[in-house]
Amino acid sequence: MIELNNERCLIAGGGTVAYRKVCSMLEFGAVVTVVSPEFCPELLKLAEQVNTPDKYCAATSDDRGSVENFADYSGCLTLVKRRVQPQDIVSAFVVIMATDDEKVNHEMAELCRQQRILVNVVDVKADCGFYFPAIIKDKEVVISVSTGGQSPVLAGTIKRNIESHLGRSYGDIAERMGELREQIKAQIDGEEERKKAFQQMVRSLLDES
Ligand SMILES: C[C@@]1(CC(=O)O)c2cc3[nH]c(cc4nc(cc5[nH]c(cc(n2)[C@H]1CCC(=O)O)[C@@](C)(CC(=O)O)[C@@H]5CCC(=O)O)C(CC(=O)O)=C4CCC(=O)O)c(CCC(=O)O)c3CC(=O)O
Ligand SMILES: NC(=O)C1=CN([C@@H]2O[C@H](COP(=O)(O)OP(=O)(O)OC[C@H]3O[C@@H](n4cnc5c(N)ncnc54)[C@H](O)[C@@H]3O)[C@@H](O)[C@H]2O)C=CC1
Repeated sequence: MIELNNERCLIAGGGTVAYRKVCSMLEFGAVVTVVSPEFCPELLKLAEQVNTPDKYCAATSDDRGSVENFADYSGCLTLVKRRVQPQDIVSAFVVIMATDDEKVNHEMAELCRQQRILVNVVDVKADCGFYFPAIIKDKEVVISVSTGGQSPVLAGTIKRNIESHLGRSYGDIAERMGELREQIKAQIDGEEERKKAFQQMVRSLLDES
């Protein structure tokens, strides 16, 4: 798992595929900027929801120049209405190319690779430095399914299969274990003993839930 909290993510393209990637990145706390001449209704609606008045960070804009100067807002979404430019990748931690223009996607991916920026290209598996898995997220518990790019539909199907069998909130249990973990580490010496205590706690939390 890569820590994405507060990391800058640039997404080029404003269609439904970009929208899906935006949702994933926001869920993991990234600071997301989407650059595209057009945005699908889902993205426009999401930008309105995310950028509430007390957590205001951005509006849509026609002319914002390079995105490198944007303030660092946690989990916020900025929509920039124009074509993507090479300088947009400056200071990005991760770049997702989700336009419907293969050439632009490929050229920007090449630039990212040269600058050692992590890149995902939605229309060409071979250009990806990483793939998006199908994700189940419950608080800090994350289950991710990948088929190594062979079949996204299979990844989604496996995810829904697992989801239908989960039946309880592992997120709550992890949260409780996280609270107890420090206490136990301070109280019990010896790795084996600690491990046994953790196993017992997990069992009883699972029984309670
Ligand atoms: C390599 C990867 C790169 C990446 O996107 O990270 C990639 C690549 C490509 N996808 C394509 C098509 C589709 N992708 C989906 C759906 C999803 N795609 C996702 C991930 C990935 N897709 C990565 C590999 C993941 C793995 O390891 O399996 C998921 C899991 C996660 C997410 O998107 O967040 C999400 C399911 C989430 C869920 O259900 O929960 C659907 C179905 C739909 O839209 O409903 C279709 C249409 C059906 C089809 O074509 O199969 C095409 C052809 C484009 C074209 O034809 O031009 C390429 C390009 C290529 O294969 O080279
Ligand atoms: N990886 C995946 O999960 C999937 C990938 N795809 C592929 O993803 C790509 C995008 O799909 P959709 O979102 O459905 O397409 P779309 O046509 O709805 O959206 C494309 C977006 O790119 C924008 N765009 C075009 N040129 C641009 C530029 N130079 N700079 C910035 N933005 C630009 C357009 O304004 C539009 O908002 C397609 O190539 C499709 O084949 C399709 C399905 C799933």
